[in-house]
Amino acid sequence: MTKIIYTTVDEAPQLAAASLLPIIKRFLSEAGLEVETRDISLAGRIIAAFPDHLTDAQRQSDALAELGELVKTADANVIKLPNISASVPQLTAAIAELQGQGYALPDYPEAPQTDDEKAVRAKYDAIKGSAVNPVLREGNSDRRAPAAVKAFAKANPHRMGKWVSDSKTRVATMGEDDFRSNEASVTLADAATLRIEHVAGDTVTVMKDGLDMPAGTIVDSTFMSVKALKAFYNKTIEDVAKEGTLYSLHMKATMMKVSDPIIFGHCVRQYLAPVFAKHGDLFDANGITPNGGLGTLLDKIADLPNGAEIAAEIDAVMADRPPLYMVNSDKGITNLHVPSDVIIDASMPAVIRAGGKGWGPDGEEADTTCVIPDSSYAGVYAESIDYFKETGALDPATAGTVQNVGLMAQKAEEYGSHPTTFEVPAAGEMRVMNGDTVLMSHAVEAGDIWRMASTRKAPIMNWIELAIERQAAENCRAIFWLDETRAHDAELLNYVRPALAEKGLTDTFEVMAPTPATRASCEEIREGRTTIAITGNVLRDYLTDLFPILEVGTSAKMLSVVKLMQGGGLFETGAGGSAPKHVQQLMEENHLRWDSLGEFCALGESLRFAGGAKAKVMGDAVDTATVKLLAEGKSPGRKVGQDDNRASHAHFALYWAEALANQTDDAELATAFEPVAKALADGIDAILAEIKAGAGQPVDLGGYYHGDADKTAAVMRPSATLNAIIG
Ligand SMILES: NC(=O)C1=CN([C@@H]2O[C@H](COP(=O)(O)OP(=O)(O)OC[C@H]3O[C@@H](n4cnc5c(N)ncnc54)[C@H](OP(=O)(O)O)[C@@H]3O)[C@@H](O)[C@H]2O)C=CC1
Ligand SMILES: O=C(O)CCC(=O)C(=O)O
Ligand SMILES: [Mg+2]
Repeated sequence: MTKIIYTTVDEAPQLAAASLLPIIKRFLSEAGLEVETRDISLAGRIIAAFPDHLTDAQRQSDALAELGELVKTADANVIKLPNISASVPQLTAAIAELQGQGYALPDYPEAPQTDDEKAVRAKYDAIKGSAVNPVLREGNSDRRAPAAVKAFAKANPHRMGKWVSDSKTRVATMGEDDFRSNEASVTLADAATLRIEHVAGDTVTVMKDGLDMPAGTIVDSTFMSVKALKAFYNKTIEDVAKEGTLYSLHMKATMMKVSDPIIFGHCVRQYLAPVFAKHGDLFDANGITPNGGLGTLLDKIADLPNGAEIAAEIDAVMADRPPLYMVNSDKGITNLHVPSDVIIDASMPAVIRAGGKGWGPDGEEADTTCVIPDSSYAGVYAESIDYFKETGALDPATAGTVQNVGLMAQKAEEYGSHPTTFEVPAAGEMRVMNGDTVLMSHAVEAGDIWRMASTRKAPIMNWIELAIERQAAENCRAIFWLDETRAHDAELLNYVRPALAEKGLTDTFEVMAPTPATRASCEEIREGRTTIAITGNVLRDYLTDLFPILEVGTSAKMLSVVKLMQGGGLFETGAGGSAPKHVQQLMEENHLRWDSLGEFCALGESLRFAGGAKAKVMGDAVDTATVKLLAEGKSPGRKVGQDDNRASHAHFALYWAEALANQTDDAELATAFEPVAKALADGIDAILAEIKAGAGQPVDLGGYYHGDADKTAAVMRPSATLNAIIG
């Protein structure tokens, strides 16, 4: 029987855990099962990186490194909650909060000069962005809506915006001089140690060396032309002004932590082009960059002697530009304020679910032009939008479902590329070398964004097998979303086709480029059918928000299993993130609308995976409880005054205890849970009243990134009745 590890994370899922985990621990103790926590929160990772700056009492071990080893063993049984992938503004805010709590951490060096500063910066950069998931994901991804969730969504369809055929909403993408169009790809026949070089005239600079690749690895390299990017932004700004839509930029600055903040920064720069033309040198001299977003830019400008004047010029330019899609129009937070505020996997589905609408500066809904610079995957959103314009919104009461099998293990594809991504220092050539042989090379200009990505053979073969297994289980249409005209995909297909042929399954699977696959999948679910999208890593991420958000309203209710390649299990909770908006609501009015359904799904799976008869009984009872929770409508409501996350946990505890008391597979457990079930049933009204007593009041958690455990427990466990039963 394996021990279950429950991760300590950030924001809403961590607040939910403060309420749910004590219940889980209490219940599992009856079955002799252990649950341990490991802190992979942003604050925890910062603390672990700087032991020398901290007191003994403050120090924390590097739990991420420990888990990174654990997931390479058959013993791993990890329940992984979503964590913050920090943009620079979030990272600096977390550091400041910890410093305020007495942690003598170094500041984040914006422009490191000394060796010391460079070392500090390197440590912080390793914490930044998506630094957790790629380490833990030693397996491929199986994400789908559980049958009970689908059935519930059909019976209780969520609200969908209306799509009209003359909607002006569209996707704008480069289509040339971008990552998609410049891609080169090779499959290594033998193991190799690769080197990345920049060549300018006679000068060869080694950008990265010692990149060990096993035989069979697919290696890609590509770049985005900064000149083309700027021209593209200028054109979109002009077009959007004519179209009368909102301007919205959709990036993944968290997961693509090197390339996408730069691409984001160029958008801020072009949007404010007259300001940068006038003050660019001053900004450079003061280390002011737009890559952390307009918010940070404005803060830094405020510190300049002529700050007020420049701020007024920025306002004037913005008034002259097409209106921006807003993150929070009440607070004046625009799309360009913080690179991690608008994250494409969640933001594009939200626009599509709303019938192609975003929020404008006036607080009103409007059509929006969705700017997605690189064209590799933009077609998925463009095609979805076209499809819904033609056919009207999807009806969640009758829609089928698109499941996903995603290639993800061992930092596959673009999502593993940040250590090998560079902003090109000078015009010349970027090349990938294998000894003296040039594997791939690109002519580049200064500022171009060049990257290398790799995908190992073992994960690819494992992914194909997982696809075969899932298709056999569902017996439905299954499509490999691969584009034979794209360099990387063509190499992947050299693995996929023979593997399918060898098993006589060539006709069981289809291969389609992402754009037609999007249409085919939309048509399938429109007819109420199930289909499986077998995709690379980026589309795994995008599609497991897109389809769930359209079909069941949210990706929070997804079953999200990572079958680790060495035999262990990683159970992710849902397919979404850490919902910062939910924390804000809790702090302002003591209502947490986070839905822990993803945690319930993961817990059931993890328990069955743990092995042993008792664990199976516990896990099956979790599923029974989850189905009942949905059927009884006990999921959290969005508004203060409704039952919230804590109330849903109380119901979950009640139904879990009932399921355990009523099952007949394990008499001992039934006996143990009978009084618990009775106490919860008798106490539920009091429990709900105790939880609701604090509704509407602001609460103090003692911190945002590094809250106080006691204060958080007081907020998240307000029911004395429930606490007495849980112990
Ligand atoms: N696996 C991981 O570790 C992941 C981490 N992230 C990280 O999370 C942060 C926020 O990312 P963002 O793109 O804003 O996406 P989120 O998924 O956190 O939020 C988008 C919206 O989805 C809804 N939502 C998400 N989860 C739930 C839930 N359990 N219950 C109810 N509603 C939910 C909320 O909608 P509403 O406001 O309408 O209630 C929320 O505002 C970033 O730091 C990002 O990097 C993101 C994805 C995965
Ligand atoms: O790791 C991250 O930053 C986000 C991951 C994500 O969005 C996903 O797995 O769906
Ligand atoms: Mg995602």
